[in-house]
Amino acid sequence: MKNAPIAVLLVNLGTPDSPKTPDVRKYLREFLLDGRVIDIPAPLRFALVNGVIAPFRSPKSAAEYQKLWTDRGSPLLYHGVDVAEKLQHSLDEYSSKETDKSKKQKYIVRLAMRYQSPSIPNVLSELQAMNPKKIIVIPMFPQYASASTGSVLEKIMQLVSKWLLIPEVSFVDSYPTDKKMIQAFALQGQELLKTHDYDHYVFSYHGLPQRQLKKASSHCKIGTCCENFSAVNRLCYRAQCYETSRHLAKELGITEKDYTVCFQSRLGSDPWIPPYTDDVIKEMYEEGYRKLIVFVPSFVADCLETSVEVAETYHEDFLALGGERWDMVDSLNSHPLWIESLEDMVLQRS
Ligand SMILES: C=CC1=C(C)c2cc3[nH]c(cc4nc(cc5[nH]c(cc1n2)c(C)c5CCC(=O)O)C(CCC(=O)O)=C4C)c(C)c3C=C
Ligand SMILES: [Fe+2]
Repeated sequence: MKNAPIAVLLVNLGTPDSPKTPDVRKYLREFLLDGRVIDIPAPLRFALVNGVIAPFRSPKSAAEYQKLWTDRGSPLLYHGVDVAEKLQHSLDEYSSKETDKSKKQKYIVRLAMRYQSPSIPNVLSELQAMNPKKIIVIPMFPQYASASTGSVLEKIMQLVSKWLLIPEVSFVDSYPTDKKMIQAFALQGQELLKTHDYDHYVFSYHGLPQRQLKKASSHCKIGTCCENFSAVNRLCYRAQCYETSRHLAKELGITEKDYTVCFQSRLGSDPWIPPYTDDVIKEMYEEGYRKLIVFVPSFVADCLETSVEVAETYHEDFLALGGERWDMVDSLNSHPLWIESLEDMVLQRS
């Protein structure tokens, strides 16, 4: 019998099909109507998204998407396409080294998005038709959150559970301290670190409503409990972000006093996890820091939240206060070590 393939499904959040307001509205509606993203009772969520967020935020977000749109579309999408192609190539090369034909393993790598396209249902149908012996799902989120990873895994479980022939499915829940990924983030900063002197490092992560962490664990105090990373808080988003930071700091050769962790992208008036990046910018300035280097370790690809929010908006805010440098380090995009890190995740599960 010919060896059945192993399917590798990389899943990121998703992005609009175009930077035009109707497409951004369609994207925001699909995304924000997900009960894991805005985790309030459904009627309230519908009213909030359809009555307030979609009508008012779509034109504003569309203008921001227009700034980063390229011939290849949205960066979140084209970086994902590049990563999938490069991972396919690495796995093909790995397989080609196997001389025993009966042990040669074929891999099929595909990219899907949780919202909009390429959609999880379409990509999963394509994989189903190839009759894989296993599906390895890797969400493109190093740190676990119910709103991101949880939503991706739930969607895939829902769809695959309806199949008549269900193959083995292996889910990666998170990889906040993956060695090669951490090294890749640090290496992305080397160019800037070689050319400029900085007086402090900022690690800015995507934020989350505090409520989502409290709901997920009775242990969570949204505070010093993140200082220790253990079996109790191993899937806590904030604790994972602090653990990523400790590993990244070690890789960069800096100490605890050299960096500050913060959380960006707040939406709405409910409390999100502290400290907020926009508050930290002011505190940094008041503490006398003028030259900041900023890493964005919850994003594996550059996107609206990095290229516009961090590299433009926060940059302008810091300079307006009198700061001299606010330099964002590119995300992993298709860095060779990131591809190796993904390849390791696949081979460990094959
Ligand atoms: C309640 C709102 C939101 C939660 C919770 C949330 C969690 C969350 N998001 C990401 C990753 C990304 N988010 C991106 C964009 C984005 N996020 C929100 C809101 C919440 N995110 C909005 C409204 C938007 C759209 C843009 C805007 O209008 O500001 C992106 C970028 C997408 C792109 O097209 O470039 C990413 C990536 C994670 C990892 C996460 C949970 C930790
Ligand atoms: Fe988000």
